[in-house]
Amino acid sequence: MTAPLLTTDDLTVRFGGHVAVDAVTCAFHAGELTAIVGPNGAGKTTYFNLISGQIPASAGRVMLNGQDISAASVSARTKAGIGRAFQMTNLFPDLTVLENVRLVVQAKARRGFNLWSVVTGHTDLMDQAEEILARVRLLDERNQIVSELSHGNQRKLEVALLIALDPLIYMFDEPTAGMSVDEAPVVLDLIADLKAQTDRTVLLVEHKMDVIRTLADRIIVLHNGALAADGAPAEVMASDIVQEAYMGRGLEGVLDHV
Ligand SMILES: Nc1ncnc2c1ncn2[C@@H]1O[C@H](COP(=O)(O)OP(=O)(O)OP(=O)(O)O)[C@@H](O)[C@H]1O
Repeated sequence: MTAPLLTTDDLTVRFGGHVAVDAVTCAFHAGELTAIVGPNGAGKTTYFNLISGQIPASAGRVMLNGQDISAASVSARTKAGIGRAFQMTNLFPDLTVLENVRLVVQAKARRGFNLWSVVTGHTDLMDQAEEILARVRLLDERNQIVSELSHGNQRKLEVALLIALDPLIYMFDEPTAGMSVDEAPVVLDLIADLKAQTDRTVLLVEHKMDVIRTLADRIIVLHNGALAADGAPAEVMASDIVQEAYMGRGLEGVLDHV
């Protein structure tokens, strides 16, 4: 098997006496979508925060492409290839949809990453931004001010910005939360496209069973901050440890059947 893109080695964080993420060792490979599941308070978001650098680890390491990034800032990790879905707080709410995407496209191009080796000027950046908006079906909204977008369109914009960033690791935290049944499939199709890029990996914190069934190649289960199970979806759903961890309810008992 090829070397993993991302690994966490004994990754741990304590808040006072509470161990929120407990020695999680896990490797994530290219071309794979891993769903991270577990009951409320299991440590999923905190695990994401440790990977993206929002909070420092108490112990353990985060390795990206063989490099130890444990001490790197959020922005250094982003530059290195960790792409966490933008939250509304990361956007420019008073700018248009197109301007927001163009800013990320521009930042990426200026950094000299491998994405667009020849960037000849402003028109190219606009074309790239419009192409991304077409992919997420936001082209008609390109001149809307971001703060005025519907919730579903804001979530699509978050995906657009991540596509513009073109990271090695795509991290999504409940990407269809609050979306209508009409809007969610657009985002799910986009995520399926992203995982088809065989040199990237996708991590998805998710509660919805149907989303996990549609997208996941692998499931890891966190329970009280520790890794309780890791494997193919069918295997994890049926595993004794998961059945026991959820007191006989099984994984399906703690996830949403949406
Ligand atoms: N900054 C913090 N300070 C203290 N405790 C925290 C902090 N962040 C998280 N926790 C605690 O760590 C545990 C894990 O929380 P986390 O939000 O990661 O769980 P989760 O699995 O993402 O839950 P949910 O599904 O509800 O989002 C919880 O007990 C939470 O209260």
